[in-house]
Amino acid sequence: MIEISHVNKWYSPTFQVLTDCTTSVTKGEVVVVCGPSGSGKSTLIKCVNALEPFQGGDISVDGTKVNDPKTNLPKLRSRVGMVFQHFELFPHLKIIENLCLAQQKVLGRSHDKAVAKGMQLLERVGLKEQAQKFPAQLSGGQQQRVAIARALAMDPIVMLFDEPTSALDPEMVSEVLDVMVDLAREGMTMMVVTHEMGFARKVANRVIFMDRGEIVEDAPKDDFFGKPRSDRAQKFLSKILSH
Ligand SMILES: Nc1ncnc2c1ncn2[C@@H]1O[C@H](COP(=O)(O)OP(=O)(O)OP(=O)(O)O)[C@@H](O)[C@H]1O
Repeated sequence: MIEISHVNKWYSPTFQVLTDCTTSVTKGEVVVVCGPSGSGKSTLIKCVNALEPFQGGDISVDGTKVNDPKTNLPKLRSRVGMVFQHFELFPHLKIIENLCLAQQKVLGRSHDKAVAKGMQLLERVGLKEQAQKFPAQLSGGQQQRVAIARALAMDPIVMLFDEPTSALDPEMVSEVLDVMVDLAREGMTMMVVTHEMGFARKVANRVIFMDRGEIVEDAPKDDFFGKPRSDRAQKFLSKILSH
């Protein structure tokens, strides 16, 4: 579903942020990407839907090459759901309007169909009663669940998550992770940048560990947690699990 092949990226001529990154995510797979701050995790995931350009290598999603100038990027992005750390909801739109906008503008759905789909998804994430409110009237955890529902409203073939719980107060983390766990168990293809190792243990198929722009480990979950092969991954894991 996602093929990342020998990707190299520089933010400036002297700063290479990604070095020869190669991995893939098959249909229905849940891959967790972890690693120290600044290791390039967000950059890598943003390259997948071309939010960041890269200078070497190839990425394709469901057979469509992301870095081909002929690729229709809006169309590709409409199939790749992305959830960010800071929700990125439109503050001046009601929750249901946040869910309908792209459905109508990008997919051409009628208002009624978009609202029906939006309400169905709000119900799924436990927020049906909040449909007529504005984002600022919701807690961080609720806003993030809306952001997930908004991405799902586009019927994505894959979902990318960039540290979806790291801006949340601790008591709100589990309500967002629960939605993500359900999604994973329903078979959604997911690439998730997170430090939530409980989530990784529960639903990941594989764990990728990045350090200094390189993919240092790419292992089935049980191998990763059972016997990390590199000192760097071992050190990271010990640190994160001790928190
Ligand atoms: N637009 C940018 N221009 C220049 N440097 C950038 C840009 N975005 C990120 N960087 C740098 O690239 C490196 C990797 O950043 P990135 O956000 O991908 O790392 P990360 O592993 O996701 O980190 P974190 O866990 O802290 O979010 C960092 O050193 C960061 O400061």
